[in-house]
Amino acid sequence: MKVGVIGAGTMGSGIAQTFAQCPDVEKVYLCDIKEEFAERGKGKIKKALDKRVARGKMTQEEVDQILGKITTGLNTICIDPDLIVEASIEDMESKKNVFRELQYQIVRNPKCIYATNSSSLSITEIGAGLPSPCIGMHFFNPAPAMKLVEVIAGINTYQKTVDRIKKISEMLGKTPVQVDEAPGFVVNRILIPMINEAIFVYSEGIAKIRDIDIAMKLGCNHPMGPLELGDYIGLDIVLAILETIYHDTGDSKYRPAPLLRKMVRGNKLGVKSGVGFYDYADGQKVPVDEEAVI
Ligand SMILES: NC(=O)c1ccc[n+]([C@@H]2O[C@H](COP(=O)([O-])OP(=O)(O)OC[C@H]3O[C@@H](n4cnc5c(N)ncnc54)[C@H](O)[C@@H]3O)[C@@H](O)[C@H]2O)c1
Repeated sequence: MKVGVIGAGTMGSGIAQTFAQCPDVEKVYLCDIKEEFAERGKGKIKKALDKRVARGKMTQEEVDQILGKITTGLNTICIDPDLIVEASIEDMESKKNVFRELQYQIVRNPKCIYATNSSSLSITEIGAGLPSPCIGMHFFNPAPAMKLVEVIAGINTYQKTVDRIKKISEMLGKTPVQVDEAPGFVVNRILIPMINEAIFVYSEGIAKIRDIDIAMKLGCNHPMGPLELGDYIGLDIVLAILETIYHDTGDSKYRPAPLLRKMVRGNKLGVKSGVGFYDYADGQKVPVDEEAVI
């Protein structure tokens, strides 16, 4: 099976790694808007796999074989995949354009399945006008480690496509959960408002960053606190998902915290920009409302 992954960022590189590690996958096209972005995505995969070799969990031969399956480049290299997983930015027009352009170049495989890793957008709208309706194949971060795949059917998605994506998810060692299209699907409909609420709690001065995270870790047995998780997901992604849920439902309970908007405008996006609720300078992780201990 050949797979095209569109977007080589946080999710795209993890998804490409997940497919390349699967013995049933022969080739992965990892694509981005610039060749160096795609190469950087493959570089991240190499770094992750090198760590596994260092820990004795993988051999160098296995790593070479996995990396050998991944070809990087612009979206135009992706001409004969059996499956496309789009993992570019969380923007409706951008995603529609990606698929619109891809449909004309994937002439060698008319049976290609069009899937999107969107966190919240309408699958039906993304796929409108494509040769076959789109499906949501929603991986979680980090994709190689997280077991869940939400399989999201738009109103026109064929049942056979749903069944095939569930099978492919199992082939990757994941557990698929079938979901009908709705803003935020299941996980983000529940998780993202919780992160937003934590930002309100912080901005209302109710507790400090570290204490909010400790409270949710120890009080609810969550492995990560909501503010550190927001930083890890990317606060721009958190805001984009909230905007979609808020806009599509019209329900004020989903309104984004003003502080979240302000942080995104100021490029304080979390881990990926080096600062969010925590400061990641010099490999540390210090809440921004505390002084670093030197
Ligand atoms: N970050 C998460 O935790 C998470 C989890 C699940 C799903 N998602 C979803 O996955 C998608 C990607 O998120 P991310 O966190 O990897 O973002 P990211 O910003 O890390 O990466 C996006 C990549 O897409 C590239 N890109 C932009 N336009 C493109 C185009 N037209 N063609 C090809 N590549 C293009 C960018 O250059 C960038 O490298 C989004 O839809 C997001 O909502 C994110």
